[in-house]
Amino acid sequence: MTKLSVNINKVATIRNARGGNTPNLVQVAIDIQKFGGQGITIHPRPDERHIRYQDAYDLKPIVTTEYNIEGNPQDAFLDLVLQIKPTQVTLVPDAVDAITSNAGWDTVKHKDYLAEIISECKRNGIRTSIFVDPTLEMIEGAAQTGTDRIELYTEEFAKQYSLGNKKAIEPYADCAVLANKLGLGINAGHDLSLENIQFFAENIPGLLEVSIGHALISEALYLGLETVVQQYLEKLK
Ligand SMILES: CC(=O)[C@@H](O)[C@H](O)COP(=O)(O)O
Ligand SMILES: NCC(=O)COP(=O)(O)O
Repeated sequence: MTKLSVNINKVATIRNARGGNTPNLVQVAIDIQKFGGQGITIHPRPDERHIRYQDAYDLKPIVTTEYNIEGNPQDAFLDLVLQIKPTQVTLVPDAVDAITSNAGWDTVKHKDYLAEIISECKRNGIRTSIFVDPTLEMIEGAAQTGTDRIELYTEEFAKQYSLGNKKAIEPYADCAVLANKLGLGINAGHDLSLENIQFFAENIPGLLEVSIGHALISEALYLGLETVVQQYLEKLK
């Protein structure tokens, strides 16, 4: 079975818009787990535009499922991860000014750099995953770094699937077959949604975990809208 880790960056985006504590990120994480979520993912970025470094500490004692922290392993991020010791760290090569993650690692070019960080995280008992584009060369390279898992970067799949191009799954399926052969665990994420998740999961052998945030929170808003509008009308009667 594939585990669902809910990325709560977008909850922090809404909270930060008013400077207060609504919605309460910690309570949301508690409730997501209560509702069956099998993991919590956060992706603190250097400008703290959504998740703040302090959030990562506040979440630590309440995440009783799997705690996945994603980010570019610059010094401040790595210090944070080594102090918190989440279940998993996912290394993502984001530029500081990136709107969102937009590429996987070049695991061949950065093999030594990644290997060093991965071995330090593993020494500290943290499972490692590296964000990769779906090419066989990058999967081969990932295996050389010593990482426990890869996270397949699924934006292109999601885009093509929404256009009706189901063949876009093929490079992901081929990479999964290779990753399984090389002993790498397989995670996936970026723009996965209620529309595309079942097809993706059914076609990726050995898919261990998906992390989903942007679509899931948007869908939750939409699916909850009718209930909340009705509740306001009830109070205004
Ligand atoms: C690695 C990945 O695909 C997600 O973590 C994504 O980067 C979410 O980050 P934002 O919420 O900042 O877009
Ligand atoms: N690792 C991907 C993730 O955590 C969520 O990405 P998205 O669903 O917000 O695109």
